[in-house]
Amino acid sequence: MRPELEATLLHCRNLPSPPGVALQIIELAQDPNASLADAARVVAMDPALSARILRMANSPLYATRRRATTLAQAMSTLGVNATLSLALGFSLMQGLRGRGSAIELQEQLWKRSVLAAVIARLLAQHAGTGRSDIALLGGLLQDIGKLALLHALSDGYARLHAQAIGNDALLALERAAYGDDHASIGAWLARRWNLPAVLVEAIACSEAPAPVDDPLARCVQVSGPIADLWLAGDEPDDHLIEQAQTWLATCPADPPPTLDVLLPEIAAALPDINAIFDIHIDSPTHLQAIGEHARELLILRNLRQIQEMAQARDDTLALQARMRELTEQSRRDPLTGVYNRLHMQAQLEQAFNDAGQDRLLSLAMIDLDDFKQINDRHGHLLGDQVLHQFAQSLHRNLRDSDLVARYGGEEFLVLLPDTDETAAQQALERLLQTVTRLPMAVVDGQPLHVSFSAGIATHNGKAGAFPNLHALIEAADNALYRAKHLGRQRICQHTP
Ligand SMILES: Nc1nc2c(ncn2[C@@H]2O[C@H](COP(=O)(O)OP(=O)(O)OP(=O)(O)O)[C@@H](O)[C@H]2O)c(=O)[nH]1
Repeated sequence: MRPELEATLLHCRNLPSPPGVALQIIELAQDPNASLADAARVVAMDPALSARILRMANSPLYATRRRATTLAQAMSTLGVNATLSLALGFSLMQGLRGRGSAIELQEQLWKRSVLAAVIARLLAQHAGTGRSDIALLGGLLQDIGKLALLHALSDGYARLHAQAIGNDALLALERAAYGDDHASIGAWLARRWNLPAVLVEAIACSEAPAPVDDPLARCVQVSGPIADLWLAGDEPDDHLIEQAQTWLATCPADPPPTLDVLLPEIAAALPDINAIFDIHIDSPTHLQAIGEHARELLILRNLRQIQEMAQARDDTLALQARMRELTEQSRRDPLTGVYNRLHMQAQLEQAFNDAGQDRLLSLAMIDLDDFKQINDRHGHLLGDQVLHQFAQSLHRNLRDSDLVARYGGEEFLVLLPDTDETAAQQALERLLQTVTRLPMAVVDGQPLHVSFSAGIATHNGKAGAFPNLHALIEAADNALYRAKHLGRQRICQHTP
């Protein structure tokens, strides 16, 4: 905390220190061996406090079949922890209530605190934390930072509070003006008052932007937005409802209660709370309508989320498809549509390594015959068309497991895995027959035919293994050269 603010708070005469009774209660609350008798001795010192404890014990919030008529009976109904929590809450808040200026704001803050206390307690009960009284106290004290600021800075803080539209805006304004928000100022005060660590923690986390781990602190954290919704009256805006709903969904209960369950529970607890805390908090008259509206908003939000998720999934699928398309495109030769040399190189390396010393792998180097003449006679564009047709007919007339790639100008490579010399020869002969029969273009109404020459080299075949991929390619190339030399339109095998 900023030193100037700390000094202001420390020297503020208005800021009450806990009354003697509260101090003793704090001490008892830290003592694991504190007994009911110890608590009774302290509470009895303050008659007003005793009366409240009695009222609390007899309220439907705690009531048992036996009506408590004495403080001792009341305290045994409540138990040590609840008595200490309530007593502490009452005496601390009493000390902060109704002093100085800005009484209206004080009443407003007091109402929110009491409401949040009831809500935090209800949430802790839903969650089955077993510490609902501490939750009540946490709810009640979560805004002591605001009360402290109001006492220390009076109208200055009242103005800042009036300026803020909504809780988030208030926190931002506080941080800008004092360097800290009311949650951390409240926690600082609670620490100075030596309150139990669990309370200091709940106050410190009460405005944390994300749900905190500790279930009890989370009940306190959730209580604020729900109290704000309640205090907004009959026509809360959707933002307040959605905010309350979102926080409520983080309540540590399994499953968390929904607003249409929780709101009537708050309404049921209010008459007693009003009496016990000496306050008047109204119930919105159209409670059921707010609950129903909240449910509708929840359904709408769920639908929106489903739509958004479906959209996100579609976007991801489209993106993945586009990436696959682009990857495939980068592997293809744009003119002929068969694989390009770069991709073939990678595939060849992989196939050569996979074949090792025992698996067969044949490689055919194919070159169009007299292709220069086609270009020269009919032009490059027609040459391109022929290349495309030729490549596609290679691709169509080979097995799916064979791989065709354009290796250079009018030169193609075919990879034939698990194929020996004879099978490769037969495949290429068949291919040659088919391709020569197929017209590759039509020129002046006449079909244009082409032929090719090919050289085959087989790894792990009759001639044994090749030392490396380069040697295998070179062997196929040499065989092709021989096929050209022997007159073209033929297939030659590599001879060692
Ligand atoms: N239209 C077109 N022609 C190409 C392309 N790439 C290479 N060529 C041509 O292919 C021809 C290859 O000519 P050569 O190497 O003399 O071979 P050839 O005429 O097929 O003769 P042989 O291979 O000996 O049968 C050249 O005219 C190149 O310009 C291309 O992408 N499109």
